[in-house]
Amino acid sequence: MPRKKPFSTKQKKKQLQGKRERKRGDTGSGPSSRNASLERGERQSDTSDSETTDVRKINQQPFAREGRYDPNRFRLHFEKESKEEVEKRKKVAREKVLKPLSGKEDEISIDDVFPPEKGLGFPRRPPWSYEMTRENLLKREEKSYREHLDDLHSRNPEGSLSHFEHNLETWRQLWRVLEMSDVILLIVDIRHPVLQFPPSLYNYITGELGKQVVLVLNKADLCPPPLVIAWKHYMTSQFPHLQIVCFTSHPGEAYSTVLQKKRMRKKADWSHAGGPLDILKACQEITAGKVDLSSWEQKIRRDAGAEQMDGERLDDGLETVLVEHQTDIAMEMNSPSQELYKDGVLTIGCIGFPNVGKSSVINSLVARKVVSVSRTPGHTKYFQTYYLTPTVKLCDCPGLVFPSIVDKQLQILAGIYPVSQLQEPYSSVGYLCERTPTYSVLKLKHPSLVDSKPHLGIQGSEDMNWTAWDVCEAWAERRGYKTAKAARLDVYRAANSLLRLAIDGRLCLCLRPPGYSCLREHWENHPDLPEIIALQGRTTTKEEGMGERDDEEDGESSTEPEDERDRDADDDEDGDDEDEGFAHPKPKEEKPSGFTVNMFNVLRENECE
Ligand SMILES: Nc1nc2c(ncn2[C@@H]2O[C@H](COP(=O)(O)OP(=O)(O)OP(=O)(O)O)[C@@H](O)[C@H]2O)c(=O)[nH]1
Repeated sequence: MPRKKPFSTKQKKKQLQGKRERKRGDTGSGPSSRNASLERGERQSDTSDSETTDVRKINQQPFAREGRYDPNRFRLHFEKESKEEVEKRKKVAREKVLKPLSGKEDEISIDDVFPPEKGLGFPRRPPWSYEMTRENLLKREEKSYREHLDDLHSRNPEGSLSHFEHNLETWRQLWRVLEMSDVILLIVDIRHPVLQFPPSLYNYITGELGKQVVLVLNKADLCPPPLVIAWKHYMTSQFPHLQIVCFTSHPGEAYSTVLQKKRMRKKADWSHAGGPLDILKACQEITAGKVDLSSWEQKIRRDAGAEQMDGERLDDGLETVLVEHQTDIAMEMNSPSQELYKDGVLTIGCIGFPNVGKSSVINSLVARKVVSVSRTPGHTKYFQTYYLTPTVKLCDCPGLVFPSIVDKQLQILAGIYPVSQLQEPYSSVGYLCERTPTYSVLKLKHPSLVDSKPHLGIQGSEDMNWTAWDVCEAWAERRGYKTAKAARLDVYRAANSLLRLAIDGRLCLCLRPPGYSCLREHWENHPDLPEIIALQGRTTTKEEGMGERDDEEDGESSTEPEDERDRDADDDEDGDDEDEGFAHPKPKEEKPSGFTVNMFNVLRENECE
């Protein structure tokens, strides 16, 4: 009998996976079957991958049970980085001495991210007609997608583009949402809005589709009010016809310290601030009386009233929300020029990059949790619609990263990449440390002092030469992160932890519009400041209404069953629940003012020692 060939674990895994698929009947025969559509999803994205470049598929989920949607169909696909590239960055992180950069270096324009001459579009749905078969349409879409990628790569040399979505299935979701929506809410994170506002998308929606865009500057609670105003003005100057709304899904919430995992929650009180009311106003202006939005206005007033009655929610609020989970059927062909406000209903599509807070905006509009929210980017797997009121429908879309030219380190800090799946987190830590006073905020002791002068506290550490690696080591030491086997400092875990602090807004990295530093005083005395401060919910004193913990938040509260949730370790790793009371970052070279010192009301100086 011939000897058995050696079989690697990887091969064995693949074999078992194939067996399981065959057992489930995923043979790909018959395009109309549910299984066929799952297989189609995998095969199509694989086709597009292999034809273009090497793609890393992120957020592998356990396979779907029979008859359920495939959770991997819409997961993030980013271009793989070469081993050499990763090793090179690791080397730099170990050797390069970090230099604090001035605030001017954080200024960035939309043309820096999406240079017009680079032809950074996004994949479009090719023309189609009802005479085409489904198969023909899908083939045509794949071909057009490949052509788009070829064109993109021919204009931009290898390695010059940042991470962007390579999963055609997710682009299809965007096409569908754009087609069925009357008004588009393009949601961005106010800490770096230009990273997430592709002009090509805006031009396509307003030009080719003839629809209106409302730009939602979300997470306003994480940004100093003058900067919120400056960004709003910058975006208006670039896109004069754009409706812009500042928003926060967590008004009045704050971390009492950098390391506190759960936010101290004050009841969201929309009665004084903008938020949902501003989005309603923008939609009223756009629809100009063509849809009856009075039910939405009533709902907002009712919700605000309920909040004021100490959080008692009125039951009729629950009845107004009808959840309509989309299936594959809904992804079938639908007229792109569908009449606006069909059947007297306004359909609002929520689109944006991963992790910008699309699902949270929907929850805020509904005034209760209807969509699952997670710190892990790419959490929304397929688009879903909700009736906010009988005449207003909301549509949530999975997050999409558009092609751009920006540091990958910055992209990671903007939360597009699941931190726990990073091959090399250190360079992003370096990027962060050069722009925020991380070591002083976290009271880190330089690793060289740990051995040579163990008796010393953190004194002198700030004046030392730090590399990104040193920062991670010092944080691992501070937090007691050790590897399981050799009990060495777990630098990788420390790097992940630091990145999460930044993404969550506990270490504050906010980019600035061009010219911000020169006009700083103007923004700090702007008449709109009280409005933004009210939106953030910071008008009340800290004691007032504080003290209730948002226990659901970090536990990924969800409307989905447990087994369908994102299992990425990002959410629960570290056990950071304990409150160590580190100081919140004070941006360097900032002139002390009411907005820059202790700007999130989380700095408790007396806890820093
Ligand atoms: N501080 C703050 N955090 C927010 C806000 N909105 C959302 N978040 C947090 O940002 C993270 C991502 O929020 P999601 O609503 O899941 O974002 P998403 O855009 O739907 O993400 P994907 O599913 O990846 O597309 C979660 O940890 C939210 O708690 C906000 O206004 N302020």
